[in-house]
Order: sequence, then structure tokens, then C-alpha cells
Amino acid sequence: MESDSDSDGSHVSATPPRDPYQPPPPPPSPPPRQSTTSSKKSKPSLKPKRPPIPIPIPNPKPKPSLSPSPPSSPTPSPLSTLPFQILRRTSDHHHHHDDPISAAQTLPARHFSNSASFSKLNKPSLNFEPLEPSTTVTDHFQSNSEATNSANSHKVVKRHSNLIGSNPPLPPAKLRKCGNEGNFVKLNLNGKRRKFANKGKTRRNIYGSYSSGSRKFHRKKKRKVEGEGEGEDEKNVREEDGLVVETEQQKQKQESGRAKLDCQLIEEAALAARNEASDENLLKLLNLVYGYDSFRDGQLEAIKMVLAGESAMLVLPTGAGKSLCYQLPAMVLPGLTLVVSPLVALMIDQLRQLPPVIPGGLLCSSQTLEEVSETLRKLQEGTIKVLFVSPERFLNAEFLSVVSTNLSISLVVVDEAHCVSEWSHNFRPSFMRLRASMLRDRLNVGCILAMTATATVTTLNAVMSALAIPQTNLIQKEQLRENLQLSVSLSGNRMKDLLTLMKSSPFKEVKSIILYCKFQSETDLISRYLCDNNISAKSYHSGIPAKNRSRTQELFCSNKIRVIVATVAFGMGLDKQDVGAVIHYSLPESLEEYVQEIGRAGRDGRLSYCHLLFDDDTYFKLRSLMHSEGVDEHAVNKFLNQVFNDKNSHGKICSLVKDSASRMFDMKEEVMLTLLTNLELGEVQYLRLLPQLNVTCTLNFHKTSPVLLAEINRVVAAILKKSEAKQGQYLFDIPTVANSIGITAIDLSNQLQNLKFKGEITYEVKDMAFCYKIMKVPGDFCSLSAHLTKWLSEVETCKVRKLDTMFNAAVFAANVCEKKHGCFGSQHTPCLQKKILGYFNEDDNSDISNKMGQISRFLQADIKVFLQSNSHVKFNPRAVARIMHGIASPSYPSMIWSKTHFWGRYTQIDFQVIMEAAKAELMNYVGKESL
Ligand SMILES: Nc1ncnc2c1ncn2[C@@H]1O[C@H](COP(=O)(O)OP(=O)(O)OP(=O)(O)O)[C@@H](O)[C@H]1O
Repeated sequence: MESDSDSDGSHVSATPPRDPYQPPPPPPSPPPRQSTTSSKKSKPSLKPKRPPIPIPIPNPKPKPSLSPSPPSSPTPSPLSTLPFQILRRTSDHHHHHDDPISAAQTLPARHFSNSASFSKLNKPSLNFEPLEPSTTVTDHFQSNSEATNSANSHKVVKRHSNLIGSNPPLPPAKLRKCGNEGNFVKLNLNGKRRKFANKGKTRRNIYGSYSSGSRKFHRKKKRKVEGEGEGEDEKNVREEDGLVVETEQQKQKQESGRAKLDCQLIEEAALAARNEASDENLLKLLNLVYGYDSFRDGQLEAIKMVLAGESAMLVLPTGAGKSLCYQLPAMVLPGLTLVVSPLVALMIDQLRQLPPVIPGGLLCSSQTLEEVSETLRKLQEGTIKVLFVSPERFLNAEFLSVVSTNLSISLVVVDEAHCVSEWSHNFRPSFMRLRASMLRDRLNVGCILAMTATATVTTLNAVMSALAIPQTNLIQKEQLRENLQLSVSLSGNRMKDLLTLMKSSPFKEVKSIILYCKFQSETDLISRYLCDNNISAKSYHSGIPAKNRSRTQELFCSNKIRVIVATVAFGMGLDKQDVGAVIHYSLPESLEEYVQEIGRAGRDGRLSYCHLLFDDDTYFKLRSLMHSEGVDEHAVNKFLNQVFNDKNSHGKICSLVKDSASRMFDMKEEVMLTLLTNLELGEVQYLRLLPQLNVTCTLNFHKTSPVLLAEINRVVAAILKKSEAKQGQYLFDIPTVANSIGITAIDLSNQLQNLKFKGEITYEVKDMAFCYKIMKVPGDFCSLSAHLTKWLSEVETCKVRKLDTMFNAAVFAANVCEKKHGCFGSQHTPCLQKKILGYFNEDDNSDISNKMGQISRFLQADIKVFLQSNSHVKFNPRAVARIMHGIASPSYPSMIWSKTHFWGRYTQIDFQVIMEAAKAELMNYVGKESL
């Protein structure tokens, strides 16, 4: 069993149902929903019409339509706190995703020119890079563009300025308005490079007209329109092109005039808001850029606070519009806005959703050096206004030098800010880099906007304290949307129950469903199962190559598949408006995760359905997994001794080979990284983490003799000194050689690369390692390891409590709820809402009960037999308890230990109880000194 919930740690039984299942009483059916393609009737808009403004503004996202007389909702929840109106899902509403034009209308409409009168600080202003049509597609989304291209080789797909691919093409009418489409981010996620034939040639100026390089674009377009071109003589095409270009140029002239006017209006509005951040000025800007008539609950408050230079903590439900709370200030504030997000995919989505008037960029670890330097160059030029950056990149030396010397940062946004706190469901050690003191010291940042949809009071307090946000600056709205109808059922046979559920109302009418599973193998199995039962489905998890994943997401977003069967890897940041249902096939690990995932449904404000199927087995399995990252003080102590193995190592670059260290200390890689990050970012800075690299090098000399080369090259001289020579090959440790001549390991790698290019050497590297520079050797290893172990164990306990709370809420709804306050059948919206809000507010701090057994008659005897039958192996209590729970660890891999009779035999007994029993038995057991 693996600890990673998005990993293939478990197997799902496909055995036929054992127990006859009574499906939950179906809720009253909403009217049937028709297929996407058939529903194109225009419907009255959800929102009041915007007042006319001087220039034609393309519509904002098509509003979900109302069916004339929606049936009354079965959920009696009050709607007063809702940030937007709830509509009941109906079958015939318009689905813009099927329609490229309306899909494109989901893109914000306005564009800026380079003539921006915004003062440039070194000068991130609302300007745009020239367009490189085909290069706005990243490798990440290459599959989509390839699909488009192969469908019509002459069709050039133009893209939204902040698009990174996989986006609906803009219709010509919209394109004309784009004065600027130059933002693109290339991510080499697949490790491949895409060649752009006309890169650097096709340019579009800031008002949308084309420079000479753009003739190709028109030529292709013309061929497509007139069905010509195939096999046609290039010269003819060029002659005809003359006419086409002329008319196009006339049109563009007119349009560029209009675009210029639009830009001026936006610039004026932004400047007005900068001078006076009044409701009126901000509303005008909102309307001009997004086409929205009003701010949603919490937005204006947050925007004004940030514009006043005050840090804020913003807690709004999923889909309530948090992104707008930094996008709009980014237009008004003079400096750069940095947005830190936990996931690359999330940053890509956010960059894509940036209005075209805001030039954006991205920096993350999956980019190549070339891509990183391109972004840094743009930053220096001031052509990026909002930069998405991963926390790992955040305080990296090169980034810091560019940012701190050339740019002024107006705002740092910490998205999914709960990741800062170890008491959240999703703690990211790298988010520790975002402490306010560090931001102030290194980047001179005064204003921080932290945003989350899912945080308990404890988490919020931890985040606000780390980011130095005063309590008075907490803007918090209820963390649940009211348009989600929550139902729960305890399942004896989840596969059968799932099918029954999906074939009954209201789910059978819902066209777009996310089905969440815990394990990768489950998603594959369930998607096949659904397909076998005529439900179009595809699986999505991190084990699927990025290219295929984005293709699946694209198919789902364009409603080509009805159900996406996904692990937790899917959904964060997904802003598909018309997801009508979210089904949990497995118990989420926490109420936060549950709320985050159901938050993918009903973002269009319509009533949407969320069903949780749960069972005891999954709970026990997850509970076991909660213990897979636990460590003992003894192991932490050994780890620290290894990290600081040379007591006089101040300033030295060291490395820890991941595989061997992981086995040596029986610690997962993530745990070692958490410890190292704590040693870097905790109260005392003991070390500084450096990029990970392969540290063992085997080298051969080819041209010049090693000794002669060493005379003119100090790297070679150092290698000869520090390596072991064997049969003409030189074996050495990269950090050791780097240290000996006082350069970084990365510099050494670069120099080796140079020698290789010159034909002097060939070499191979292996052993991926954590690399770090020692800043201070701890004085007392024992107290430091005690401190770190206590901290890790508290984090583990916190996770376990979260799972128990989630399970208890489901059990309460399914078994205990008396259905007095609006709950009925399997529907438990009121009681679950109460539990969730109480949990976030921490109303109930009493002990959380759990279903784990505290005693077992045979446990002690089984442990004894196990130890006796494996007398040749050294165990500690944690290792024994893990085996009894069926959890693999680096030193006790499942490939070997799952064969034992006792593997996973005691998943229903509390982990601590087994640890205690194992400890007692190991004490008795002669020859075991591992305690
Ligand atoms: N004032 C507004 N009026 C109408 N629509 C809005 C408004 N503000 C934001 N939206 C729209 O709401 C949708 C959701 O916004 P956004 O993605 O920022 O939500 P979020 O709070 O970040 O959600 P999540 O936490 O799930 O990522 C977007 O399509 C956005 O354009």
C-alpha cells in the first residue's frame, strides 16, 4: 500500500456484489437534461444586463440560462448568503463549450495597447508582446494543437494572450480586438521541444495589425476560406494574397482604432482607480475588463484593502471569484504582482484565465533553463505584470537578483494559502519560504494577499501569523456554496451502487460529472466499467502522461466525455462552469478535501449534485496510509548525523543520495525533503537547499591526456585528485570535486558539459541526490531530532483526526441523522453543511471518536510468530506495525513483505496499539536490539 493517495497503492475488487443493495431513495427529479449539441436555444441571461458603455464590449461569459419555470428545489437551504444566484439544472440550457464562439466568449474581452500611459516601474505595465501565433502553444498542450493542425493543416489557431494551449480558438471577431497576444509560456513538461517554423517571423503589433512576417498567416487563412491552396502554386497564392491582405488591413485599421479606444478607456479607469480606489472607479474597471456588473461578496473589500497597501486574508468558497481579487489590483498597482501557487497545473490554468490586458508569465521547476531565462528577460524588460511562480523558484538566487535589483513588487499573492500551515490538509513545506519576514527581507514586499477556500480556524491563524496578516484584515465568507445538494450513502458494493446511482435521477440527467477515486488503479477500473455500461468516461491521474491528461481534460471541458474519473490530481483551479455533479467513489481524506472537490460542481450557480459513496474498508485503508510517513526519533537522529556528517562543514556543499538514504533511514523521500526544508526554513537556518542533481559521475578522457589537460584546466585537476581511477575511467562525487575548488555543483556540471562539447571527455551521471550548503551545524542533535520528531508526529495526528472527522460526518449523515431539519432520503445537505461549517469554525473541540479497534486477542501472538519467522531481519515497532497494516516503506517494500501472511492483517486495529504490542514483543525477543 502506498501513502500517496494519487498512487496505485491499492487494488479494487471487481468481485460481484455480495449484498443486495437498496439504492438511496432518489431525490425528486429535475427536468431531464438533453445532450449538449441539441440545446442551442438562447435563454434569458442569469444576470441583469449591463448598462451601455461607450464602445462595444464583447459579452462576458455566456450566462447560464433559466428555464422558464424551474421546479422547486428539494433543498430548503436559505440562499441569502450565496454569492451568486442558484438555478436549478435544466436539460435545455445553452452549453457554450460546444460552441467555439461562445466558448471563446468565456475569455475576457478587453485588450491593452503598448501605448499604456501607466507609469512603468521598471516597467511592468499593461502592455503586450508581439504575437507569435503558433508559439502560444506549450509543449504541455501540444496534443491539442496537433489535433487541430492535423484536422486542417492550413488552419492557424490563434490564441488568447495568456493561453498556453488547449484553449478554444478565438473567433475572428474577437481576434481583431486583441491588440496584444504575446504572452505565452512554454513548459517542457514532456521533455520535448516543439519547433515553431515561423517563430520570430510572424509578429503582430500592439494594435492588432501584422508586420510583414504575418503574411503567412493571411495566406493560410485565405486558402482555408476558399478551399484553395492544396497543390496550388505558391506564386498564385501570393498574388491573391495581395487583395486579401489589403482588405484585411483595412479592417484591421478600423479595429485597431477601436481597440485603441478600448485600451484608453481601460487605462483611464485603472489610473482613476489608482488615484482613488472608490467603489465607482473599481466597478467601472471591472465592467470594462470583465464585463461584470457587480462585485461578488468579499471581492470589493479584499481589492480595496490590497489597494490601500494592507495585507489581507481572504476566505471565499470555491468558484466565488478569488482570482479577480488579485487580477484587478494588478492592473491598478504600479509594480509587479507575484502569485505563488502549489501546483504547476494550477498556475497554468490561472495564467490562462488572466484577462488579456494583463500580461502574465510563469516560472516553475518544470521549465527548461532557456524558458526560465526567457521569462527572466521579460521580467527585466517589464513586459510581465503578473508572474506566477512556484515556491521552490521563489527565493532562488537568480530570480531574487532579477527581482530585487530591477523591479518593484506591489503585491504577493499566496494562492491556496492553507498550504503554508502544517495543520491544513495540504501542507507544502516549500510554502514555508513565504514567511512575511523573508518576503520583506529579500523582496521588500509590504503587501500580501492570502487566499483559500478551505481552512479551519487553526489553519487560518497559522497562515496569518506566518504572513503577518493582522486579524482585523481577515475577510471571510462562508466556505460552502449553497447551490450544492449533498447526499451520502454507506455502500456494501460501491461499483454496483455507483452504477445504480448514475442511472437514477438526478445523476442520469447530468451531462458533466467528476467522479473522484482515491487510487489510480480505481480510476482506470471504474472508467472502464462505466464505458462498459454505456457511460462515456475517461480516467485522469498523475500516472498518465501529461499530454494524455491534458487531452482528457480538454475532452471533458468541451463535453466530449461525460464523466471524468479522477484522483485528487484533477480539478484544483478547474473553472468548468457546467459540471453538474461530483461523485465521491472513495471517502475524501478530510472535510477540506471534500469541500474543495465538491467545489468543482455548480460554478455556474446552478443547483448541482454531490454524492458521497463510502465504506468501512476504504476508511481503514486510508487510516493505515496516514501512518506511512511517520518516523521515529532514532531515525531522525541518524538522519541528522548523516546530513551534518562532517562537524566542520560550515559552508560546504553536501549531498544525500535519495535512494540509499531513503533505505538507510526507512524514510520516504518526501519526509526527508520535509526535514531538510525545516532545517532550511525553520527557526534556525542550518542549511540552504540547492537544486537536486545526479551526483556520481563516471568520466572518460578522449583527446588530450588527463595529466596535460589538468595543467590547463583546474576542474580536470580537481577530478584527478578526488576521483577513483578504474580501467581508464574516473569515478567521483560531483559535490566533493566542486567543494575542493570552491565552485557550485551546478557550475561543475556546466564545465563538464563544455569539455564534452569540445570532445575532450564523455561522462555519465547517476544517483539523484538532495544537495545543500551547510550554514550552521546544530549544537545538540538529540534535542533537534526530538523537536523534529514531535513536530512530524503532531502533523501525522492532525491528518488522522481530519480523516476521522470526515468519516464521522459521513457516518452521521448516513446512520445517525434523524432527518428533521430538511434532510431526507440520502440527501443530507443541511446536516452536512452544519458539520462542515462547525468543523471550519472549530465549534467542537471534543475528542474525535474513531472506528479503530483498541485491542485484539491474537495480535501479540501474531507479532511473536512474525518476529520468530523473520528472525534474520532487524525490525523496530514502527516497521512491524506498518507490515501489520499493509503499508510499504523504503526498507520494507511491498514486493517482499506483502507475501507474508501478516501483511495488512490488522488494518482495523489502531496503529499505536500495534506499535506498543510490537515494542513489548521486541523487548522480550532475544537478539533484537533495535529499540
Ligand atoms: N464579480 C463577478 N461577477 C461574475 N462572475 C465572476 C465575478 N468574479 C469572478 N467571476 C467568475 O467566477 C468564476 C470563478 O472564479 P475563480 O476561478 O476566481 O474562483 P475561485 O474562487 O478562485 O475558485 P477556486 O477556489 O475553486 O479556484 C470565474 O469564471 C470568474 O470569471
